[in-house]
Amino acid sequence: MKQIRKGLIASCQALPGEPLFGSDTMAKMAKAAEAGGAVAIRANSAEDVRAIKQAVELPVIGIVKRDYADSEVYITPTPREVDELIEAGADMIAIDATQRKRPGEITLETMVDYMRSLNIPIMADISTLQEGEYAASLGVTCVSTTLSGYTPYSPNLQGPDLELIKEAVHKLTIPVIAEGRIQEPSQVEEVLRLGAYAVVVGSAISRPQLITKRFADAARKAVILLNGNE
Ligand SMILES: CC(=O)N[C@H](C=O)[C@@H](O)[C@H](O)[C@H](O)COP(=O)(O)O
Repeated sequence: MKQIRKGLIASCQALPGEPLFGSDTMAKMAKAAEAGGAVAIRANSAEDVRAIKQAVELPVIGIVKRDYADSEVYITPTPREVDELIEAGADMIAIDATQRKRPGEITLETMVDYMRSLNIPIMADISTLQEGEYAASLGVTCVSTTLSGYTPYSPNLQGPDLELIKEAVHKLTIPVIAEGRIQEPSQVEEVLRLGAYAVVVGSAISRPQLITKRFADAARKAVILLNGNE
């Protein structure tokens, strides 16, 4: 935790079907993020974590996104994914810390107990303050606002959930990481000013198709405006 304090964590993820999918590419992306000053990397899948650990000196926060038929929870839903990430060398593991139903009989409580018994630091991905309070009471290491906007009962915002960050910083005694839809350096400054312990930026750094889209959309908008002025 000391290593990531007040720093930028680069989330380097590409799912199957995305142009940059593949561990070699994600390892290069992580190297670029390290060169740019990131203090840690957040990565998806044991393969990517392994490749990134070899490529950079930085701590790696691992997740496994996996769909199960009987659950909406897809970020590290079960102990199986925890085992894969530990084997791959993850320094911390992020899990869905909502109270939604997990696969089979697994609960958030059994996940946290299992991970604590293995002494692996836990980042609890939350979508509401109440989830943060509950996760903290179970003994997680930190919370991250990852899931705000991605559960049916959390607000759907364009940018980061500043309200959640502010409230969580105020109410919790464990570190609060700001994550989700942070697009601009000024937003990094803003969430740190609100008391975030560290900041995770993903798409704005490591999804070039989305980065390109912002610029291409701006070009299209400009053309429409200019034509209108003719
Ligand atoms: C909701 C969900 O599944 N979030 C994932 C969690 O790891 C990633 O797809 C995001 O890229 C990451 O949270 C960073 O957020 P943003 O890409 O907005 O900077």
